[in-house]
Amino acid sequence: MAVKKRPKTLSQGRPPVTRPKERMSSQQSRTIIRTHHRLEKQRVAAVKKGDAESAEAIARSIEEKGGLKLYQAASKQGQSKDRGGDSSKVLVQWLRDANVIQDHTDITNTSIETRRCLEVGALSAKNEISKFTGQIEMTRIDLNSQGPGIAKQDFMERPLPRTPDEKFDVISLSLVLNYVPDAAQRGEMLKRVTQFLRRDNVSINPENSMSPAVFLVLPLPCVENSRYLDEQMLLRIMSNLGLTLVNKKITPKLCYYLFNFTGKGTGKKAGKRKVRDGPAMNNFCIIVE
Ligand SMILES: C[S@@+](CC[C@H](N)C(=O)[O-])C[C@H]1O[C@@H](n2cnc3c(N)ncnc32)[C@H](O)[C@@H]1O
Repeated sequence: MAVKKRPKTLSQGRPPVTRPKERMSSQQSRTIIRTHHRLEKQRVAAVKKGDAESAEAIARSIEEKGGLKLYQAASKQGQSKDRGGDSSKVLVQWLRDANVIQDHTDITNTSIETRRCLEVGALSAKNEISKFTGQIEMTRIDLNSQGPGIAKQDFMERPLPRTPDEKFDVISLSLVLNYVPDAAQRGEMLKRVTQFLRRDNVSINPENSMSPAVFLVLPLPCVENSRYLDEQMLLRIMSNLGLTLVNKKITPKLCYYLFNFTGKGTGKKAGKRKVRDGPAMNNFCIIVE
């Protein structure tokens, strides 16, 4: 007996309107991130040498390879839940521990102050720290905004605050300092951060010794495997800027730090100094001039 063919549905005859989104493999996202960092370093070195032609050629090559947009997509991939989630989860935990924020479900302390947080290098307005509206007022900036809630702004060009109200209680620099391709520029970024922290709010909650605070996240090799930086040196640089360590967490890939800004920096400079050496080490460095 001949089998009757079922009539095809309309959707079967139609080409798919959208393809399922392809995800980058972690190998692909790592390669994109590394290539972008390497080329940015080369571009800045060419600018420093006054070699405008090479700098332009490298800038073109960065764009041809997808530019900052693709780099951000690769970084966002690293924030996905199955790859460890977004780093602000750690900040939230520390703020919770310090009683700076409370879960909405168990807000018993009605005197909780609203804190101002500046997230430099923000990829999402829906990360963990953004869930505490009413307790944390977020300002998010990035060189390239990924959408509403994130202003396109270079932190190094953000106008300096004129009043305490324009300052912040928490500044997040998560995987941003290592994005800066030049060691002296990294130092400038850290110095600049301290100018945006407000100490006048300390009296509100003097027993809370973590605020104003800087949340710093770096790839672990910047601190563990660099010829020019180890943790001791990082903490000394931060301390000279008036930033005292309050919390830290080390994972196989990242190091997270929370510093309290005491406002009592020594103003001491930090140059490029070899702290150790080895064949497979990197040259990550922070220079404070
Ligand atoms: C690796 S992504 C990190 C994103 C996110 N914070 C995280 O932890 O995954 C680094 C981001 O920092 C941004 N960035 C670097 N320097 C910046 C600056 N001077 N001002 C604003 N954003 C900056 C870059 O545009 C990039 O989107």
